[in-house]
Amino acid sequence: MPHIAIVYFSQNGTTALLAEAIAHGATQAGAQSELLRIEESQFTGSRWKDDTVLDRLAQADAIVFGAPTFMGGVAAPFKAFADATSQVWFHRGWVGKLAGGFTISGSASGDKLHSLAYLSIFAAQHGMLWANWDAMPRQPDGTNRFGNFLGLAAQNPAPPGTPPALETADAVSADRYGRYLAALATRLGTR
Ligand SMILES: Cc1cc2nc3c(=O)[nH]c(=O)nc-3n(C[C@H](O)[C@H](O)[C@H](O)COP(=O)(O)O)c2cc1C
Repeated sequence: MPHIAIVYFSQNGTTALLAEAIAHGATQAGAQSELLRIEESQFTGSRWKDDTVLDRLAQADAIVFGAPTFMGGVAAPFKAFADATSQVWFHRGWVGKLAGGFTISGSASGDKLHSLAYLSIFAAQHGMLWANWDAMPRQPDGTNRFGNFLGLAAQNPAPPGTPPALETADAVSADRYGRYLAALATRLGTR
């Protein structure tokens, strides 16, 4: 059974809902899923550090990266986490692990492709195997409704202050993305 770790930042909760839906799909497809949220308590000033999270990621067969799109890129706390993995990079700790990524934005575009592109480059720097998504767009259930093949992209059109919620199509997409990653991880085999 592959171990899929989902490491993500969420300020207002919608990225967290995507992470949970991905984990649900992956678990349903036979993976062991683990959610690792980037939290304020893991920061000293602007620096992120949590060796427990890095230990968990070292154990994973696949890592899924998630962050909301803020100002046209991944939210700063996720970038702080990414920067803090430079020692893992130096020792090539994640080479060969499967990688995927997801983001959400307020606008339909929201420039979130830039966030997915960053997440794939981050995985490339680590020598990971980036999972492009094979889901066809415009499916009846709304799967991959924005037609992003680099990863999972969702939209939260709700105004600030609204309780976190996912559009049904995005919840379905996230579940299916989790199932897809679990199938790929199973095909690649456990470490
Ligand atoms: C500081 C900030 C910057 C944002 N920048 C963008 C943006 O560039 N494009 C966009 O479409 N939405 C933008 N948004 C909207 C968020 O991406 C959206 O509300 C998202 O659902 C937040 O995720 P979260 O609930 O996990 O925190 C921004 C929101 C905040 C708070």
